[in-house]
Formats: sequence, structure tokens, C-alpha cells
Amino acid sequence: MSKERVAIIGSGNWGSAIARQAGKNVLKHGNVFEERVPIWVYEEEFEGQKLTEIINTTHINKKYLPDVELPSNVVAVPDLVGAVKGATALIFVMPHQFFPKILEGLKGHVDHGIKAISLIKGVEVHGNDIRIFADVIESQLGISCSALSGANIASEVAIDRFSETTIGYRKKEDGEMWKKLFETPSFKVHLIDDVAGVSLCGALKNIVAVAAGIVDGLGYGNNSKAAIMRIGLLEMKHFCQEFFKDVKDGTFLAESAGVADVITSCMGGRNFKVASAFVTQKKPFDVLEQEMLNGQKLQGIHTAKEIHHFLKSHGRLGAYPLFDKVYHICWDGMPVDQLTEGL
Ligand SMILES: NC(=O)C1=CN([C@@H]2O[C@H](COP(=O)(O)OP(=O)(O)OC[C@H]3O[C@@H](n4cnc5c(N)ncnc54)[C@H](O)[C@@H]3O)[C@@H](O)[C@H]2O)C=CC1
Ligand SMILES: O=C(CO)COP(=O)(O)O
Repeated sequence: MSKERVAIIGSGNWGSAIARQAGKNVLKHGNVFEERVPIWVYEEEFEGQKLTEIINTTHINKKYLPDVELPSNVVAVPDLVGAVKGATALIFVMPHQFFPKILEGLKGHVDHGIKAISLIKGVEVHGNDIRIFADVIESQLGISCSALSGANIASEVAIDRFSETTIGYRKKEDGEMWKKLFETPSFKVHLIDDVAGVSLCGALKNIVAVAAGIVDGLGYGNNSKAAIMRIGLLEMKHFCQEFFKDVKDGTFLAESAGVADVITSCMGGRNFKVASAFVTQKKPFDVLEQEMLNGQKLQGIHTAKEIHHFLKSHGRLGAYPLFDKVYHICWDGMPVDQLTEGL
């Protein structure tokens, strides 16, 4: 059997951390995977040098994951089509706002019948239609797509702090292949047959994390934060089961992608931190994103807007008061202390 040729599309904070996992595991499972792992890098200058050159000479993504060495078989490629040429196992890991343009660039350049996995935490909304990225990838590129999501703050995974993640697979054998590529003794992968549940949890928890950041910024303490997590998890579950069939109950309560990701994101994720600063520093989100994240991107405020438009088009805003409040606070000038009113 010919070996899988892995390519990674996206090289931010999580993209780089996961490249480290994959780069090591292709060497460990040399009977399954080709050694070279190209990673597409959105080219930019960092400290006067091209980021791809920095990565390929120092084996460190100094902008997005400083201080962590990547295996030397992970090779930065600035050309998207060149990065995926010949690949049989594609990893999608970019901030969701950049996905549509990248997808356009890939059309006609990936072979049918290959496999993909989406690590993107977000959804695509057009009017009253919502889709997870695994479905968009499948329908637009004609390839089978799994999803990986979990309580996975990238900087912790990148230094081998014990973590778990969940892979939702379409075909069990695909799930097993992805598990081989990502799992290490400190990064445990659990496989489930729920691509939609895994993907939606990853997207929706980012709205909940913004809410947790707001109560943190307000100085409300741990009871309030726990209440936000509980209410948020219930809205996530309700939303998934209302708009997606076959999402499994267990994904919310028994999986890293569900409750565990809500907890970690509401304690220390970027959405949480920036939302807390939004309250204490009273600056707009885009300014804080630039000041605090050094090029990394927020997902939660955009997902809040997308979900708001989707729910509005279905006349269902009233059923999701937490999601709705986060939208109004982020985009509509609602005072932050109104977050918990009426919850
Ligand atoms: N960072 C984390 O701890 C985790 C992130 N995720 C998810 O993984 C996905 C990717 O996140 P990160 O790798 O952390 O990205 P990031 O937040 O570090 O974003 C920076 C990336 O965006 C790219 N970029 C900037 N402008 C661009 C443009 N105009 N076009 C295309 N790309 C552009 C940069 O080159 C860089 O690769 C997101 O959906 C995120 O929610 C999931 C688990 C953990
Ligand atoms: O998804 C994450 C942890 O699982 C990271 O969340 P943030 O994007 O809020 O940092």
C-alpha cells in the first residue's frame, strides 16, 4: 500500500502546534506516512525576514509559536497549490474567516478520493443556511473530511502538557489514520462517529468563552463563570440538536470537544482573555486583538455574529439568550453588565 502524504494548510498558533505532533508521528509511523510534511504558510515578513525562511532555517515559527521547535521534516511552503501537490491527507487549520479564500485557491488542485480533517473552530453561514467546514470541504473538493476538536490550548499541547482531543470520523479507518498522525503519550485522541457534533462544539464554545471573559472583566467571580459555562453548554447542545440531525448527546458531556473545551476556553483561551480586556480596557475588539495577540485571530466574536444572523433568519433568537447577548455586546453597543440579565 502506498504511504499517506500529509500536508497542513495553516501555520498559526494551533497549526504550528499540530505540525509538531504530525511531524513527529510520521517519523514514528514510517510504514504509514511519508516523511516530509509540507505546511502552507501565509507569507509575511517577521523581523525583516520571510516567515517561511525563518521556519525552514530555525525550525521555529517565531511569530505564531515562538520557543517551540518543529521537527525538521515539517517544511514551510508559501505557495498553497505547491503545498498540497500530491497530498493524500490534508489538514485544514486556519482561522475560519480566511477559509473561503483558501478553499477557492484549492479548487481543481486536490485529487478526488483523498482524505481531509478540519481543525477549524467555526461555521459557515449564508442567510438561513449553516454548514460545518467538514461538509463544505467535502462538497466543494469532493473529499471525505473528518473533524478534530478538543480542550487544546495550543501553547500547552506544544510543550506536551497532558491533553485530550476528539476526532469525529466519517469512516472508522480514516479516524484510525488521523489518530496515528496526532496522538502522543501526552495528547490522547478519542474517536467518535459524530463529525457535526465535534465541529459545532468547537465553533460554539468560542461564543461561550467570550461571555466568560465578559463576566471575568466585570469581576463577577467563579460562580458567575460556572453559570455561563453551564448555560453556554446547554445552548450549544440545544442549537446542535435543533439544526443538525444525528448529533450525539455524549459529544457534549463525555468528550474533550464538549464540556472540556468549554472549561479550558472559559478559563484561559484567547477569546476569554480579549473579552475580559474589552470590559476592563474599554477598547474595541479589533484594537485589542492587534495589541494582545500578535497576529493571532479571534474566532468567537465572528461566530457570535454569524450565529446571530442564522438564528434571526429562523426566528429563533429568543431560544438562545446567551448567544444573543454576546452578539449585542460585541457588535451592537449593548452595555456589558446586561450580559446576565434575563438568563
Ligand atoms: N490557538 C489555539 O489554541 C487553538 C486554535 N484552534 C482553532 O484552529 C484554527 C486556527 O487557529 P490558529 O492556528 O491558532 O491561528 P491563529 O489565531 O494563530 O491565526 C494566525 C494565522 O492566520 C494567518 N493569516 C493571517 N492573515 C491571513 C490572511 N489574510 N489569509 C490567510 N491566512 C492569514 C496567519 O498566517 C497565521 O497562520 C482556528 O479555527 C482556531 O479556533 C483550535 C484549538 C486550539
Ligand atoms: O480552542 C481553543 C482551546 O481548545 C483555543 O481557544 P481560543 O481561540 O479562545 O484561544
